[in-house]
This record gives sequence, C-alpha cells and structure tokens, in this order.
Amino acid sequence: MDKKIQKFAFVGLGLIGGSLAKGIKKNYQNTKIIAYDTNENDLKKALTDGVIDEAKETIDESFKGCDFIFLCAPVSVNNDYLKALIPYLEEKTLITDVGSVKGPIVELATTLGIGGSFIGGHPMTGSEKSGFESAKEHLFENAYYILTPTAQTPADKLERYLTLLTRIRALPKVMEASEHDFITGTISHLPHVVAASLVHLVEDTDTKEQLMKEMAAGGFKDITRIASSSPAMWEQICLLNQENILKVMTRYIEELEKIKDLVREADGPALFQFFEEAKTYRSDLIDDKKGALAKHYVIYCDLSDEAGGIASIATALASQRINLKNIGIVHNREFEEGVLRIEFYDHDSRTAAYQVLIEMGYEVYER
Ligand SMILES: NC(=O)C1=CN([C@@H]2O[C@H](COP(=O)(O)OP(=O)(O)OC[C@H]3O[C@@H](n4cnc5c(N)ncnc54)[C@H](O)[C@@H]3O)[C@@H](O)[C@H]2O)C=CC1
Ligand SMILES: O=C(O)C(=O)Cc1ccc(O)cc1
Repeated sequence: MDKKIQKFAFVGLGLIGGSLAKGIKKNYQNTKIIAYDTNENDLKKALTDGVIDEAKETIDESFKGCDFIFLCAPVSVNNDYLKALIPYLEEKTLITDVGSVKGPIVELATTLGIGGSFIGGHPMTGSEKSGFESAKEHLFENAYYILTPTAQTPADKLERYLTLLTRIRALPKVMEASEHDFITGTISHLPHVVAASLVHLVEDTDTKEQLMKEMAAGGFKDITRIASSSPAMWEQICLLNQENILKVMTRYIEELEKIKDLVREADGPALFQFFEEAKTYRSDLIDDKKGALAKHYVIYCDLSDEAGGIASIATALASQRINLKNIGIVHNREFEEGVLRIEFYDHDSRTAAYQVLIEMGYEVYER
C-alpha cells in the first residue's frame, strides 16, 4: 500500500504518455496525475476517464512538487519542455522522456545542469497508432524499457524509476545512451526505413490496374505494418539518430548486395543457407525466454511483517494445484515492507492465483 501521495506530471498524453498515465493510475494507490497537452480534447477525455486528476493549460507553478515528470511529446518538443521545466524541478523530482533516441536529450540535460534530475527512458513497445485514444494500460507489460542515466543521476532516483517500471510490469534495462542509439538504430529505426521503402517500391512499380496493391499478401503486410506510423515521429528519429542509421543502412545495403549476388549466380545451396540461418535466428528470438516476445506471468502481493507470510501463500497456491515458477521478495523504497513477486508458467495460473490471494485478503497487483 502506498502511504504517501506521489505526484506525476505528463507533458504529452498521446499513445505513450497516455499508456504510462493509465498504467500508473492502475498500479499505484495514492497518486496525483497532472497533464499538459496541446490537444485539449484528449486532456478532457483523460480527465473524464479518471486517468488524470488535473488538466493543465500551460506549464506553470503547478508542475512544482512532482516525484516524476514524463516528457511524452515528439522528441524535439521534449527538448524544449526540458528547458521550460527547470524552474519547477525540486530535489526529489525525477524528470524523464520516452523518446526513441537518447544521446541528444541526455547530453542536453547534462549541458543544462540538470543531469542529477534526469534519466532518459525509452519503452521498446508501441504501435503504428498514435493519440490518447490508442493508449493502453497494459502497453508496457513484458516489454523492455530502456533507461539511460546521466553521469550525475543519483542511485536513489534510478532505483525509484526501476520500481515504477516493475509496477507497470515492464522489463527495465539500464545502458549508455550511445549504446541504446546504436541498438535501436539497428532493430527499430532501420526496419522502419526498410518498411517505408518497400511500400514505395510497390507503389512505384505497380501495374496500371494497381494489381500489386490489390494482391499484396500477408508477408508484405506483416513486414510493412510499421510503415503506417507517424511520419513526423520518424522524420525526427532519422534526423536525431542520423549517424547510427547511416552506418546500419550501409551495412544493410551490403547484405542486400550479398543476396543479390547469390540470386544472380543461381547459387542454390548458398541461398538455402541464407534463408535457413535467418529462420533459425528468428525462431530463437521468439523462443528465448529473455526475448522481447517472451511472456512473463507475474503478480505482486503486499506482505505484512508476519512471520511465515511466504510459506502460507505458497501453501495456499499449492493446495489449489497452482504451480509457481518463481517466488521472492522485492525490496525497495516504494514497497517499504517488501512486496512478494510471484511468477507462474501461464496466464491461467496467474489468474487463478490472483483470485486465491484476493480471497485470502491480500493486496494483489494484477488483473
Ligand atoms: N509510437 C510508438 O510506438 C513509440 C513512441 N515513442 C516515443 O514517444 C514519444 C511520443 O510518441 P507517441 O506517444 O507515439 O505520439 P502521439 O502522437 O501519440 O503523442 C504525442 C502527444 O504529444 C502532444 N504534443 C505534440 N506537440 C506538443 C506540444 N508542443 N506541447 C504539448 N504536447 C504536444 C500531442 O498532442 C500528442 O498527444 C515520441 O518521442 C516517440 O519517439 C517511444 C516508443 C514507442
Ligand atoms: O509498432 C511497432 O512494432 C514498433 O516498432 C513501435 C515502436 C516505435 C518506436 C519506438 O521507439 C519503439 C517502438
């Protein structure tokens, strides 16, 4: 149970900001959430839905006293707000962003002298949709959420952020901003460039009757889904992560040249090997339990100081034939008395365990 009210502020309440606000409202008991967005209709909707407590028309004094400030607008806009919010930052305030490129904003925070208040953030999940209406409280569940602290970020702020991510069921990963930008340049930014260029290729080479467009099959649709993403967002990402994207595009063009040679030479065995190696690696991506697509079936349960708390929970679940994969106490500042993290093998076990623990009178964080 959270005893103290925590204050959260959002600048930008679209797909990512809205999902974070929903996830926080759902998973924290005592919160005050304020938000500013240029889209007044979305703010009204968030207020009506109970996702936020106050809609703000400007950035002003009401942003004082925050525990967390999330910058969730387009990346270049976030940079402007980082500066605008400086007068309202307090000792305890942790200000972060959700942008897809991390180097520039981490550098900016340092240059502005607020490195001790800032941690870069990037949820490795989202969709081709945008806006508050597409926001989902579950968006971050089982998804990597990368944190890029500055050289001045204090350990307690990082720990507080990690706790928040655990509460919204994200999988936190801390790394250098430069490493982040190289990795996302390869696994996220290049694929968006490739998807969009494939769409252009088909549009430009289609027949007069547009038969390609009409007949485009599942494979083409799968690989180009992300070409429906916001053009403004991807324009900014390409401008900000230019160096990494150029590097990896050069490498990718070499890869295409290689397969082009194999096709030209009609080298069957080499072509087979090319596709087989890709298939094996792609399968690993899905099967690897640490992979981005892996599911974790976890619930969290408040434990009082009573002795034998874990044992009585484990016994109650076992008596209902619910198998546990993992069980252990998570200690941190927010879960002052410790919270029990229980992992299951599947969704049904998690749902059944949730019911059992609620009936036993425990405070449980899971649907
Ligand atoms: N879309 C995705 O899948 C992911 C996006 N991101 C990052 O999240 C950030 C936000 O992206 P989304 O939520 O997808 O976009 P979005 O378009 O859904 O939301 C952006 C919000 O910012 C507001 N906004 C725009 N200009 C503003 C301004 N000057 N002042 C105040 N509010 C303003 C918009 O009204 C909108 O509500 C971007 O920086 C993006 O790089 C990160 C991970 C995934
Ligand atoms: O829709 C998808 O699959 C995405 O790839 C979404 C996405 C877009 C931008 C990011 O920085 C992270 C994730």
